[in-house]
Amino acid sequence: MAVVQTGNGFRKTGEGGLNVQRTAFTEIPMIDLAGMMSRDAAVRREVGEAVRRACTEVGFFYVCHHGVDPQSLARCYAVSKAFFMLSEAEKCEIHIRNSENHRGYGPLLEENTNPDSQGDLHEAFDLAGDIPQTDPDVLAGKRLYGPNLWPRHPAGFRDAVLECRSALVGLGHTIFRAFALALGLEEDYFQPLVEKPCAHMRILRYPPQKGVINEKQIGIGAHSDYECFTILHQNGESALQVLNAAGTWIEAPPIPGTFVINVGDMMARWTNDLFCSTLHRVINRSGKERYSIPLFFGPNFDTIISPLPSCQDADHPPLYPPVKAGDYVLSRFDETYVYRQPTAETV
Ligand SMILES: O=C(O)CCC(=O)C(=O)O
Ligand SMILES: [Fe+2]
Repeated sequence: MAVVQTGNGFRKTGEGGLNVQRTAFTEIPMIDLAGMMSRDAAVRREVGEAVRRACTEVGFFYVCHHGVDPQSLARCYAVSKAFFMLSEAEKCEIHIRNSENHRGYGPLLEENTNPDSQGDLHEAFDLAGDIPQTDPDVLAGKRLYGPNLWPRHPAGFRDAVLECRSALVGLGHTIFRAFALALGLEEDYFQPLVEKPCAHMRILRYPPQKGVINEKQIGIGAHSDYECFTILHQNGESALQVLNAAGTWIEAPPIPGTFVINVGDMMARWTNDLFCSTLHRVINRSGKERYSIPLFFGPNFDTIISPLPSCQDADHPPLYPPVKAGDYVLSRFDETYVYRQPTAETV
């Protein structure tokens, strides 16, 4: 067992709520989501049971038969590669610091996911639902909602990226249904809480790392994700590693036709640590550039996240005070991104 730092504080890797045991897994489980489309509630509950095991013991799982069209991912990667090949000056026209709601381009090393590190070796394009400035939630200053920043090139970028995002959001709704079943709740328990989800997507490009690797500067430093769960597509190269309960890094290679799903810190809080937000990191030793697309799925901005009644009992009182979902994510962005740090003049 190792002691690790997550966004929810320090934690022993083998410890869970309600007597669950985190395991020294050596492989990430695979869950077939076809059962979620079944008309038979017992078949859907079986999927929920598998999800419960994966989320309590590992915090990560693959899904297959998820219904996302591979063509929509392929189109998104094609325009993204063309975007990242633009000059730095052109990409920086939509630098994320120009956005009031965390959208746009983030250059290499302008993020530091692990506070002990010296910057992450990837560049990124961040987007979420394209919500106009006139929307009441945007006007009310809920700064996870708002418009995206779009580059001038390449042609077709916006349509391909938005199409891919809406396919991933659709999958996210299925996963929330499976989570409800996993937690012994009504299958549509989360539905009203995710009608206007804060579902933030990134397109990441990792340059290869050669020679002796400085552990403090890797693709993404060891971290746990912020939202309820992440849907991750990896294109080609194996570089993602996941920390098991024994403190060993386990590879999570891309498997064609699948996504990796992992529990985020918000879901760990919501489930009173029954579900585990497992640490992971990226080191791209493949010798080639690597692309991935994560979608971080959080609920409606105003949702109050406080441990669910089904995840506490007399021996397991609530571990976390209530937080507003949107405020929680914004506070985690503040810790991670260079552009959100106070400048010398303002401190
Ligand atoms: O690129 C990957 O494989 C993982 C990315 C990741 O962990 C993140 O963006 O939080
Ligand atoms: Fe992550």
